[in-house]
Amino acid sequence: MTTTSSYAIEARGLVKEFRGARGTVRAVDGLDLVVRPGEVVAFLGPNGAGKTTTVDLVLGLAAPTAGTVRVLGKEPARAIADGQVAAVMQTGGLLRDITVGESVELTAALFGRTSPAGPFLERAGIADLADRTVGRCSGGQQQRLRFAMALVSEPDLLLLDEPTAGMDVRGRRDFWTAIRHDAEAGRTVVFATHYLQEAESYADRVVLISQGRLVADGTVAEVRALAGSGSLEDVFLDLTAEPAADPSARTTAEGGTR
Ligand SMILES: Nc1ncnc2c1ncn2[C@@H]1O[C@H](COP(=O)(O)OP(=O)(O)OP(=O)(O)O)[C@@H](O)[C@H]1O
Repeated sequence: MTTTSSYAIEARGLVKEFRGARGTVRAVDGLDLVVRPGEVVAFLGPNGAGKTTTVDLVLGLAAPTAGTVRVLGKEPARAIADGQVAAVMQTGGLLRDITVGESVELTAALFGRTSPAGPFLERAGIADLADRTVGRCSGGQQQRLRFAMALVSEPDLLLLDEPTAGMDVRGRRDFWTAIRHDAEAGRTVVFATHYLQEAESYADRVVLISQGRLVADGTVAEVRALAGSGSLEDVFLDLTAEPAADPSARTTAEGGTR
């Protein structure tokens, strides 16, 4: 690690509001979250819980309304510019008219490197697609390409927003094998997912949010225990009972308080 911070992510009192004609939506509502280097953390929550917004704040793609977020001890934008953080998002980030191999080489060039694409495509399980135009790749193949591109800077922290959406069964298995391999080598991985089974199988720790707030945090076993002998799904349904997808639940009049 090239930082003196003991945290990969340190969010304190994080708030993000979106102001619109109908009032203010508080997407992230006072989140305190610390992720230590080497952890593999599943970030769970129902639709509209604030997962993507939190990931955007950690990536410096949005500025917090209140609170702070540090990544590897730095401002998010600094950590990204230094190549220490990479992300696999659900959409975007690809150029449709170049090949899969060129996409990886272009990413390397952005970091001032001339790395061959092969090893990264290999790790993402798409070495055979190197010469295919991105626009002709399936959704799952494009997702694997995003993963390959995220590996180029050999980041200390990898943020994954529903990384296996659209991947087939083998794709998922290969993807998680690659992620676990990297995690064992010390990489920190935070992934948002709706697949609770992926959290149970691959995460060291589960963070559950609902309506922008943290409602459970611990190992899979600890979080499961919150529902007695229940499953992670039982805990999820218990603790996220309110309809988070209803924005009125978190909407106040402009400038108002909850
Ligand atoms: N740019 C925006 N402007 C206004 N509201 C927004 C904006 N981005 C997100 N929101 C709202 O913030 C809340 C949290 O959204 P977010 O996308 O972070 O949830 P999520 O947990 O990632 O959901 P999903 O699982 O459906 O992807 C939602 O109510 C959403 O409608």
